[in-house]
Amino acid sequence: VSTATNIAQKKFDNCIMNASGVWCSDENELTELDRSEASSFVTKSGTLQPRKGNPQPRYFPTSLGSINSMGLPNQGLDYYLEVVNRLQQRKPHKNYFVSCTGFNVQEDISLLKKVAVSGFTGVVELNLSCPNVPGKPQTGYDFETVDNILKTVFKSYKGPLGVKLPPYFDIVHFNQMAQILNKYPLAYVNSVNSIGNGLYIDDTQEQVVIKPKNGFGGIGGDYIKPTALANVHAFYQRLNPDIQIIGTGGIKNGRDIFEHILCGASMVQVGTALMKEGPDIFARLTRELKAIMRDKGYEKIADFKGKLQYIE
Ligand SMILES: C=Cc1c(C(=O)O)[nH]c(=O)[nH]c1=O
Repeated sequence: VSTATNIAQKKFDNCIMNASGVWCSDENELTELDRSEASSFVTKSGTLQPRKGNPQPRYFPTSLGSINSMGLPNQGLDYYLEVVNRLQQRKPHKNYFVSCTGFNVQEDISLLKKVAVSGFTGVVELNLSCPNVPGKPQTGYDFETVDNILKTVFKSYKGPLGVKLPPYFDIVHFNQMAQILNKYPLAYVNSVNSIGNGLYIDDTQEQVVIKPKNGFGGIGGDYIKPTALANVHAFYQRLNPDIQIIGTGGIKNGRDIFEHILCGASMVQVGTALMKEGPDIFARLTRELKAIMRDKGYEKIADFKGKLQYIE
């Protein structure tokens, strides 16, 4: 059986990789991902200037997932482009993703210009869904701004580009977002980022567990799988077929991956579970997915991708 896939006409020998923000903040972590069974990696979202991010503690793992309010700490886009372009030279047939995010459309354009000038030949992920920068609303919930950003971006950037979206919770919002996204030559849509502004409490200390924003932060893990699957399938149903779906959210075993692909994902990304288990998780997830495919008689992911059945 093969878990190979393709995104933006590029081949990946495995449909499993990391989610931006997890195990991808510096060269060390990116090199560990590069050596793992993951078929690719995506960097932490790079900004125009490096950022320290929010005060710690800003990440907390729970039995069912995680809460984070990192505040977009990153080495700056230039750093990630340098590292990835160097790794790319060592492995010319591998395809990598670089994530970036600006605080307004002009910054997004500047970031993409940096990507183009750097000679990066991989896939760009424009993050429209960071929930943890105090005072900044999630771009992905401002439909007019999303439309304006994509209109402006696709005037100047000609390489393969996908967007990382926040979770939506309303059918009309799926319709409205799909109508906007279908206007642009996107390589893919990546659903979902963390569910923004949740609250996790330590009841023994009667206290929140992260310092920023009085303990409010993005939720990941088991808590968000139903929302992630719904967003993957909603966009799979609505987007034109050359816009692929990357499924992110609640993946910790082969069954979770199988479900994301059944909903229409062409690639899946792992966040919280990778944070807990480390890059060895990719070998386990690949083994588990292959075992499920073998049991069900599927040879390749195209055999079951998007084939979720409804009850008539
Ligand atoms: C890029 C910022 C993000 C962050 C962060 O750096 O706080 N956390 C998330 O869960 N998702 C993000 O997109």
